[in-house]
This record gives sequence, C-alpha cells and structure tokens, in this order.
Amino acid sequence: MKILSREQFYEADRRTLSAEGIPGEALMERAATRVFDWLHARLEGAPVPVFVFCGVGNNGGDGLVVARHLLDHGYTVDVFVVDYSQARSEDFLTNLKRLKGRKKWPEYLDQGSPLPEIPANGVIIDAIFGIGLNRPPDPWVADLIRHLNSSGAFVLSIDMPSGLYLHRVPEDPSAVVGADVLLTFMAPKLVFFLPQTGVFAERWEVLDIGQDPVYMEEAEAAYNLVGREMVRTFYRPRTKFSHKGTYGHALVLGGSHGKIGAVALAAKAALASGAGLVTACVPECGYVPLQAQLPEVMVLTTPGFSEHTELPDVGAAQVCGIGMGMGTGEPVQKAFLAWLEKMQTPVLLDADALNILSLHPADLHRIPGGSILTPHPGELKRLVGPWKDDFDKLEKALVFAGAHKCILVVKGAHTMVFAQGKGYVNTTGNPGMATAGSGDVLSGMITGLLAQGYEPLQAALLGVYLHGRAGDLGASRTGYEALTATEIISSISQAFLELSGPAGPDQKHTAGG
Ligand SMILES: NC(=O)C1=CN([C@@H]2O[C@H](COP(=O)(O)OP(=O)(O)OC[C@H]3O[C@@H](n4cnc5c(N)ncnc54)[C@H](OP(=O)(O)O)[C@@H]3O)[C@@H](O)[C@H]2O)[C@H](O)CC1
Ligand SMILES: [K+]
Repeated sequence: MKILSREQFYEADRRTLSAEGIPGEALMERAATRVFDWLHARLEGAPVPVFVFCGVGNNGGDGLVVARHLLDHGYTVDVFVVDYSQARSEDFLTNLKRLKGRKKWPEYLDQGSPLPEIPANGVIIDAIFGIGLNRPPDPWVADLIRHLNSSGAFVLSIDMPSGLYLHRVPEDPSAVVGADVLLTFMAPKLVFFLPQTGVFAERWEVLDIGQDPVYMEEAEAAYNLVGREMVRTFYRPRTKFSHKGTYGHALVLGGSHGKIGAVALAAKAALASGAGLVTACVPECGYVPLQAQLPEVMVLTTPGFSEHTELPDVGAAQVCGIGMGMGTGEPVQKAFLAWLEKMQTPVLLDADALNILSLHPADLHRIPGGSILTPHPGELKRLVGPWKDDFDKLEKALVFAGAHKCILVVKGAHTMVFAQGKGYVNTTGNPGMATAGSGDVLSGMITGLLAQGYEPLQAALLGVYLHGRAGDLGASRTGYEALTATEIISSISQAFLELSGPAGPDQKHTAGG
C-alpha cells in the first residue's frame, strides 16, 4: 500500500473528480458519509451527546456532513465552527447551508469565546484541520485543542488529528488532538508511523472513498507499506524437485565470550527461514555451546579464544551475516575491516559490524554494493550522526543508503527499510519484540533469505515482515512481556504458513493500532 504525499492526496482528489465528472462536494459527501457509517455502526443510535468541531476548510466540511447525517439519524449533536480564518472553502459553505437547512445553527468559536463544556461520556468529532494544516494553530485554537484533549470524551478525528502536520513534527505537541480513533481517507500518512507523531493516532483506519484507481495505481510513492500483500508479490514457495543446495549456504559470523548466544539465535533463525545450509563462525569459546545446541548448524572457529582475531575467507558459503555479539576490541576491528575489504558480494552487517564501521567512517567504502545494514536507532546515530527530529532521521537514512548503495534497515516500532531513494514501512511487530536477541533473529532471517537467492531488497523486506509477524504470532501466545527471541524463532514457521496459505484474522494493513 502506498503512503502518499500532500500533493498526491490533492492530485488524487482532482483525478477522482475529473474521472467521475462530479463536483468536490460529492466526493466530500461520499468521504464523510463513510465516517458517519463507521460511527453509526458502533453507536447504534445511543443517546450520547456528540460534539462536532469543524474548521473552515474541507476537513471542516467533512465534519458538517457527518453532523448532518447524525442529526438525520436522531443523535444529539452540537456543532462548533472553529473560526480560524476568513477563507472558507466552497464545499464547507455548501454543507453549512445544508446544515442550516436542517434548522441547525452552529456555534462560532473564536479568540474570545468561552470553551464549551464537554462531558466525559461525550463523543467529539474532530474536523478542525486535515491535511491542509501548514502552520502552528493560533494560541486560542491550541487552547481549544488542549481543552478537547482534557475532556475525557471519546475523540474521533477525521483524516488527520487536528494540529498534526503531514510532513513535519508539531512545534507544540500539546496543541495536537489526541485521537482515540482516526479515520483517514484513501491511504495512510507517513506521520502515523514515526515515534514523535504516531502517538497522536495509535489507532487508525483507512477509508476507501472510491478514489480514482488509475491514479492510485500510477502514483509513485516515496514510501510504501510492507505488508502481506506486498511481500507475497515476490515470496517464492518451495518447489518439489529442489534440494538443500537450491536454498543456499549462509554463514553467520560473530560472537565473543559471553555473547555466543547472539550467533546461535541468528544461525537458528537463518535455518528457520529456509537456508539450505548454515555455518556459524565463532571464536573458540563458542564451539562447544553451538555444537551442543544446534545440531543442524556447522561450526567453524577462528584462532582467538574469546574474540575473533581473524576472520575466514567465505569459502563455500554464498552469503554472510556478520556482527552479532562480535565485540569491538582492537583485534576484532582489524579482523573485520580486513575481511570486509575482501568481500565482493552483498553481506548483512549488524550490531558490532556497524559499530566498528562507525569508528572507521573512512572505511565505509568497503561495504559491497547491495549490502544490508540493520542498525537499531543507537547504531544508526553512530553511523549517520544525530538528527533533529524523525523527519530529519528519515532524510539522513535515505542519504546514507544512497551514498553507500546499501539497504538500510532501521529497527523500531515500525521498522523502516531505505534503498534506492525510497522508504518502506513495516506493518508487523509489537512492543514485546523489544527484547534481547530480537535483532539477532532478524539478521539471521534476512541472511537465510539472501542465501535462498532473494534480491537484497526483497530479502530485507520479506525478513522484516516475517520477523514482525512471527513476533505477533508469538506474542499472541505469550503476551508482550514474556516474548523472547527464541519464541520469535519458534513462530517463524507459522508466519511462513500464513504467507502461502490464508491470511491471519488480524492481518489488515488498512488499519493500525
Ligand atoms: N480525497 C480526500 O482525501 C478528500 C479530503 N477531503 C478533506 O479535505 C481535507 C483537506 O482540506 P483543505 O481545505 O485543503 O485543508 P484543511 O481543511 O486541513 O485546512 C483548511 C485551511 O486552513 C488553512 N490553514 C492551515 N494551517 C492553518 C493554521 N494553523 N491556522 C489557520 N489556518 C490554517 C489553510 O489555508 P491557507 O490558505 O490559510 O494556508 C488550509 O487550506 C482533507 O484533510 C479531508 O478531510 C474532502 O472532504 C474530500 C475528499
Ligand atoms: K481533523
């Protein structure tokens, strides 16, 4: 699914109107009726007081349409026009007239107005600003928003939580409506997925408003959602006449005294993701524990006892994942940089491999083109430097991926993949996955997919999707707190089964939260 920009939303609007030969108010009617239908299906005529706050643009127009339908269905409705500008949109005015035709006269709020009383059992429809917000709300509008937030009433925001920009972080987070539910039109917005802005709309749903399918197909989105629908386009189920050689040989290099478990998790995850053969390469201290716990994995050791002092030529393995639990001591740094210099094909670099590169920025050119880097935010900061806010972070990640011709997988609540000037936002996963070893599992999974011949970008996308899905399936049994990396590995099988079979009941990527 595409994440559109502001210009693309407006263009989708125009294209829909011209393709259907309808006026703007007809599309507004259709969009806002979907919002009304959603609410009516849940309220079922309950006698709760509904307070509709409308701006004076098209988002406000949507609010007026919802208010009219609520009145027509017998709800108790108070309508407020938040009069922040003299420039009313045409479709707002059309719907204001229609509302007045129902003998409903809204109350106008401006700078001097007292704040309306809202009981905690009420429902607020927030239609003050939509995607048109382009500057901070006036102080009195910010006060009104804070008042709505503190009312305790249930808040349904239309299209955007008012006060939230589409493309930047709000100057004053207290002046953004905190939506209990956000019903957004046509496509999700990038802000829903970023930590600083996603908090205003943790529960959202996309409403299809019959937008022009031709435009939606052809629009080139800078960001895309990674969901089941997307990864199924390149997932390759196994074929009958294949053998283990068909599925490649993955080499996982890492580990140090006390951190052999990181390699064990990655190697196990590579196997569970379908690699035909897996070799783990660890310092001597890791030999016995790995051999004892992973009978399917071949173990190779390097001369150092507690850390790598040199790293082997890759040999028969086709694909390498390196860095988990490896340490960053001087000998490891030297061994790793020398090893990287010799690598010609894409590798997966994780954890300490990234930390070593951050210590040696002049050696970043040694990363083979098409390699996959999987930093968590701390590792990313060491690689690209600090960022001002979440949008700056995206920009820096895109620039880094472009400059080093690599695929950057930035781990987080919504893991994001950056490659070739584009961003991909993962939709699977949950807070239980913020647990020791979860990243090692992801690295192992992606390495296992690379070994099977997936293109690096596909391996990264399929890996983050399956990893998150395995985490969701695991957490459905354990809850968030008890979810462990081992449990995530155990759930990879079910994530694959769902990919080739029917979707899980909770797999809808037109909703979040
Ligand atoms: N296809 C769709 O998605 C549909 C969307 N609809 C709805 O339309 C809005 C977008 O409507 P728009 O009128 O463009 O914008 P807003 O309603 O969000 O804002 C109105 C104007 O307010 C001005 N503005 C911006 N920031 C501020 C501020 N801080 N203080 C005061 N005024 C502000 C700005 O105009 P300027 O000329 O003053 O810059 C805005 O244009 C979308 O979100 C949907 O809800 C349609 O209903 C149908 C289909
Ligand atoms: K809104």
